[in-house]
Amino acid sequence: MTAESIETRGFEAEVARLLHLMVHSVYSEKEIFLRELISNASDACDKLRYAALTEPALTADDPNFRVEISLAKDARTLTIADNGIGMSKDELIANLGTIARSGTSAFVEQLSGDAASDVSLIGRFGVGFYSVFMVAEAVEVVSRRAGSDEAWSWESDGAGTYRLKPATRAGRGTTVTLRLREGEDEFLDAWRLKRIVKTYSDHIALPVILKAEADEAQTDGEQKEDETLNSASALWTRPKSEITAEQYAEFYRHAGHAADEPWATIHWKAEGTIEYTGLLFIPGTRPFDLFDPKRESRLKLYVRRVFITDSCEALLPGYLRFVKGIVDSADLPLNISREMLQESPLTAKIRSGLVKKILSELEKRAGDDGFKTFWDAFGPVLKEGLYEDFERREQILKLARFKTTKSGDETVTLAEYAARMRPNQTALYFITGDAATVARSPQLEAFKARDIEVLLLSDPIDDFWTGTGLDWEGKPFQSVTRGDIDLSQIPAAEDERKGEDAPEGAIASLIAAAKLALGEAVKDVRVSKRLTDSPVCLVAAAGDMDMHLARLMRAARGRDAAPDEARILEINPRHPLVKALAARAEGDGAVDALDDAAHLLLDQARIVEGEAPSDPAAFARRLSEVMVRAVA
Ligand SMILES: Nc1ncnc2c1ncn2[C@@H]1O[C@H](COP(=O)(O)OP(=O)(O)OP(=O)(O)O)[C@@H](O)[C@H]1O
Repeated sequence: MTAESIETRGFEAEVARLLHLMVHSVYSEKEIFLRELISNASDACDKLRYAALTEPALTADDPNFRVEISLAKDARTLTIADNGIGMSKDELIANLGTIARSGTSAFVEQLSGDAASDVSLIGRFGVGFYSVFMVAEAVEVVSRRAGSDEAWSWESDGAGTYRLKPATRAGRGTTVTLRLREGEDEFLDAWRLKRIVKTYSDHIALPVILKAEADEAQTDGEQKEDETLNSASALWTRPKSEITAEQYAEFYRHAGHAADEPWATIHWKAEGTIEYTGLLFIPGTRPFDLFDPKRESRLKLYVRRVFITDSCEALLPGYLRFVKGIVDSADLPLNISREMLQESPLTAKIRSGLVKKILSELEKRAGDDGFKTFWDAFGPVLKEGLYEDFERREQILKLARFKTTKSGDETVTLAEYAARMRPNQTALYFITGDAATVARSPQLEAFKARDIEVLLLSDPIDDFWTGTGLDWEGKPFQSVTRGDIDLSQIPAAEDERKGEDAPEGAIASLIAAAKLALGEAVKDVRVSKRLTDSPVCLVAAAGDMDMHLARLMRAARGRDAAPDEARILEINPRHPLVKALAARAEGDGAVDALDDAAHLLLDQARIVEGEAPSDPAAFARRLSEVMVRAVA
């Protein structure tokens, strides 16, 4: 081979950072590199099996998929070979030189430079192929794409660059050869390898074979014959009673590209009008891409054990996209295209079966202590179903948990909330806003005074589903920051009368002066039934968009998404400031004298609401002037 035919390329910067961590890693479970390689080999075989459905020639010469592991102690190499789909030169560059997976980018984004905390991330994310550099000082990947005669070699020591050159390979597939570092001899021990494969890869549906050692001078303990190390049958086809929790968990990590433990495992066979097997998992922790705008589910679809796709959106609704696992259908035709799948009535039936099963599993576990773990991680996504899935919204509402003005750090169900409703309470009251501050909103004051519990909603989706007319046992949801609220039928729990109201006439004058001063900046100025302690607050008119939702929309899509609408300024006639201003409002020249005060009240209400003053410079000037007068 000429020197020209060797091409040296640099890793993408993010890969280089990742590799640096791998090379210097002190991660205790280094053996996971083998799981990653076998997992990749198995995925490559799945892909080819699918491609061969339409192009049988691709596998005709070698129809038995397998993964082979071999050792060469003298050379200190460990080799993992598969006869899967293989990679072309371009694919080698794209897959093993850049960060192709969003999971890996999220991992790299979290790297802090602190070795100890960075290493702990390996366990949380799983880093795929690049984990080989935890144990190998050099790695060579030789790959030949199915259907091609060309093979390519990719080679690197993990330090900044890799080399590509033409190679030869007897058939299709990929061979990964690791030259192990000093001190990593355990991975040259056949017994140790067998244990690792059993632990992590038993569920792999094709045989993982340890090859007999080629070494002439065999001694006891060495591999004398080829040996299949795993059960080599699809895990989901085995009886539940024969599958251990650990095997389920390993399968979850493989199929779900996950690194944690599943929170729930649901394995069942649907029989009747349609037949399929589901093995689904609810993850134990929230994945980094849960709120990815694509809202894709990566459920793997098999047809009679042949992998078809992991991107069939029609299989699960977006609000269940956190569910991982596989579905194996007995009824879908093998040669179905991915496009036809999306449209197929069978897919729709399977989807409805999956949704039913998942929700009923959640119902079963709703009383468990661990439900909080689930809800904290996935509640905000499941609630999207309240907005999207009319048929199931009541079922989902029963599962939902809420923080309230009385729940402290706990959460409550709506049944619990309803049981604590005050006499004559006709609606379920809620406020949406930022989790850290919403509980302090002035609009809640009258509710607190009357001991009325209010749901504190701080997930973005809450602003949407609450506007869909959903009710709870005939009682509507009502925003405390919108429209008129009449609490007069509900007795005050504590003495609401902290002092007397300002005289009605004076209040009327103040309101008239404020309206004049503020003009178009407000929709109305009126006496508040919401406030007990604060002087003012803003509320949205009955038909207008809730203020929090408007803010969210502007943050997400820019100012034009929700124009800065005028709001209603409510004033508290019992507040000392309001009383003093009301007294002033009756005197001569009140309108001019109250101009600054009216603007300051409005800006104050805006700030408490989480908005900026509409004219920050004018706000600062007025505030300074008022302070000068107070100090002078
Ligand atoms: N043995 C192989 N045969 C064919 N392609 C492979 C093989 N190993 C890796 N690849 C390709 O390289 C890509 C990157 O592999 P890597 O292990 O880093 O991530 P992954 O397998 O996509 O994700 P995960 O680590 O979550 O399993 C794979 O998606 C695949 O396209």
